[in-house]
Amino acid sequence: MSTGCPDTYPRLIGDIGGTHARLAVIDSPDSPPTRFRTLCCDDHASLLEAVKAYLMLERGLPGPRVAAFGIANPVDGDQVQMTNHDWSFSIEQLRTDLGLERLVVLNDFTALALSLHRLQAHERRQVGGGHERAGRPVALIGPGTGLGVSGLVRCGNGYAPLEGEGGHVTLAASTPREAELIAVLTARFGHVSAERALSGPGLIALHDAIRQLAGAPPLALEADEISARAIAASCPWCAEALQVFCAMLGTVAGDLALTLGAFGGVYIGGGIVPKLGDFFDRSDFRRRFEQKGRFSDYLARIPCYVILAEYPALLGAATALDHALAGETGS
Ligand SMILES: Nc1ncnc2c1ncn2[C@@H]1O[C@H](COP(=O)(O)OP(=O)(O)OP(=O)(O)O)[C@@H](O)[C@H]1O
Repeated sequence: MSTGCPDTYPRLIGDIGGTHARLAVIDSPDSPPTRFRTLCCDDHASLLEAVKAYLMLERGLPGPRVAAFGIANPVDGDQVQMTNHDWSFSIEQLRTDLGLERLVVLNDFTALALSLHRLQAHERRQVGGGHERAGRPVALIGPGTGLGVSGLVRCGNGYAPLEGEGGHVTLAASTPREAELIAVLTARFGHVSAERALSGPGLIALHDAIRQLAGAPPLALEADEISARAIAASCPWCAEALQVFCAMLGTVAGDLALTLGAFGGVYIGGGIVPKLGDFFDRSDFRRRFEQKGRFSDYLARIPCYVILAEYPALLGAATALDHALAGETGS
């Protein structure tokens, strides 16, 4: 639910990823977001065209006055270039082209972090043990088209979201088999960031590497086909790819939890893990999360949650807009 000056409505909010652009509108103060739509980025030449298409589809919608978009890239200055898509734009030009009085653009996982304390009990599922401690830092990680990372740290009476690019940290092996797979990825990519394995394209790259090491011919499968075959136990290479994916995510999430001291919990979002269901819960994720030698007991106390809400980053974008407008009016 959003609040604020009535003459800033309707408000447009967006979560712009490398594959999907999710958009919605808040019609008035105190009303929740409505008119949710998910567009495929590849169907549109630019973010401007995608937003125009959304507004066309939502015929009868009064033109939005202000907007906030979380987007999958670092945001630093006026010029935006997506990391895993070819869309690029000037924030000021986009604001003018859409006839907006105000446009806030922030990293998509910074926006998602802003939603975490607004999730309801049924919108998250705990995986493994640990207990949430109020007021302590919160970590966020999410494989999708890329690997988003953020967190929340206490700031005055509230929390500040982190704006980093933690998906691009160097991926480390925890087993000899992972070292073999990372060597294949190194030959292909040079630097193997966590995102090179922990994303939709990363799952495909792991599957390719496993087949290559087995001497099997290449087989082009989409990431969702790999996970479907793994869950159905119908393909050993797909099963290993998804198992390695979950275990490596545990390693990287554990590193993030250690770095932040994330006793407020580690949240897992993005478009992949929430679709894995039981497979994820039964995977090596949590065991690997805690497997940090002398700090295993420390990590065992930190809870991990899979985010189940359908459009959580949109709530975060709405919160960012509230904050930006409140800053302007001094309220
Ligand atoms: N069931 C699934 N199993 C594995 N991968 C999947 C599944 N469903 C979708 N994906 C992959 O997830 C990615 C899309 O995720 P998501 O919807 O989070 O994208 P996005 O928000 O556009 O991306 P990002 O914010 O990471 O740039 C694609 O690479 C897709 O192949």
